[in-house]
Amino acid sequence: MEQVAVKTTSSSYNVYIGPVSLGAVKECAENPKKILLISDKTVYSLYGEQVKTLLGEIAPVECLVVESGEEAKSFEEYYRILTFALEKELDRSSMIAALGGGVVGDLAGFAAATFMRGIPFIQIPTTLLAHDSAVGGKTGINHPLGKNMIGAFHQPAGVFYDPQYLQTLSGGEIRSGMAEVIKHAMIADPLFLEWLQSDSKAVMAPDGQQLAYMIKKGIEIKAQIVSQDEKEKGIRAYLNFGHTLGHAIEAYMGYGRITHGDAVASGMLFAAWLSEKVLGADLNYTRLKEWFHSCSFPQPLVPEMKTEEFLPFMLKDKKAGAGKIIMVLLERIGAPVLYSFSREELQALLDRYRKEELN
Ligand SMILES: NC(=O)c1ccc[n+]([C@@H]2O[C@H](COP(=O)([O-])OP(=O)(O)OC[C@H]3O[C@@H](n4cnc5c(N)ncnc54)[C@H](O)[C@@H]3O)[C@@H](O)[C@H]2O)c1
Ligand SMILES: O=C(O)C(=O)C[C@@H](O)[C@H](O)[C@H](O)COP(=O)(O)O
Ligand SMILES: [Zn+2]
Repeated sequence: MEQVAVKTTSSSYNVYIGPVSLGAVKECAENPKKILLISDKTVYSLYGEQVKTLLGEIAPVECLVVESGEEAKSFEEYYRILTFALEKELDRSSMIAALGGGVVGDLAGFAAATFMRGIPFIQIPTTLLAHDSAVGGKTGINHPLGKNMIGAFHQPAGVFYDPQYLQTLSGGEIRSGMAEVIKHAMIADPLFLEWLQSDSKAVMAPDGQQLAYMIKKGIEIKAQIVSQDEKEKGIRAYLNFGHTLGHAIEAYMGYGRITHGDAVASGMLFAAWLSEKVLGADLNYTRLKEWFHSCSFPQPLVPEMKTEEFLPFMLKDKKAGAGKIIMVLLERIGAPVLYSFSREELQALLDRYRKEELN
């Protein structure tokens, strides 16, 4: 079994890549007296009973199933989890297990972070995207005015990632996760990006071996950054490459109307274009855009949207402040920097981008 260690200021844990091992769960979970298994409808119907039986060997398991998709990262589902946990008499000796993609992980993790001021939780990721979301301890829910606006840093006690689960994912969900794989490569590893670009089949329809390689690479890059900056005081913000626009697109279009990865892909293209315009970077935007297109990502979405309607969402980004919008740009592949724009500057650049893309 492959293993990646995450060592943050608040805690250390392992990401296990391979079949879920009961021994490893037991070890990290410190003998919980009760387990609340949280999953979504789709994932529970595929893997819920199997995981419930497995965890049942550690402690009695209660199950709560939420709706599938981004809409579940809501106050309503969060409240439902807390009510359920209270009704089932969970206490500080209990543990939450999140079985699903980034939505279940973020939601269940936030419930774990806040229930009785914090109880342990483990992540059992089932999407490719969750190689990112299950690691690093960002948990939370959405607000209509902004993505992930309510949340907490709460590290999992362990992450148990069985790539076998990914076999039932749709092509669109593989692509969404691939956007975060590409993000990790773009901010930290030029050779990894070259490898991805050299084989479009590996990106469009990866085989098991290719998936396992990408997952491990992505997790290692993320673990490296999070281990140095758990609470995003500095370099962790690089993991937000493509997200200032990406999150604005998700909130503007309505949560669940576009996958997180497709929105981030559009955000990464805009950030790459900006990097060329304001930093003079040589990222070959046109080639990058063609590659994204060949991988079936949507064409840049900005030209289709009303700047005045989605710019306010960019201004509310968690990295923004004092009227400035901070974006992650690239001096070159593997060399991210933070760059600050005024609203007016960004508006002008968005208009220019739109014009260039429409031509
Ligand atoms: N906390 C973080 O650091 C972090 C990082 C990246 C993304 N995120 C968040 O993650 C969320 C997106 O996560 P996601 O893309 O995993 O979405 P998701 O959890 O909604 O899963 C996508 C869809 O695939 C289905 N699904 C999940 N696993 C499946 C499987 N094995 N087989 C078949 N269907 C399956 C789900 O039911 C859902 O409909 C966003 O809310 C994003 O903001 C968080
Ligand atoms: O872990 C991080 O840090 C990230 O930024 C990873 C992102 O891929 C992820 O989408 C995260 O949820 C974004 O966080 P936010 O603080 O911008 O909401
Ligand atoms: Zn993301």
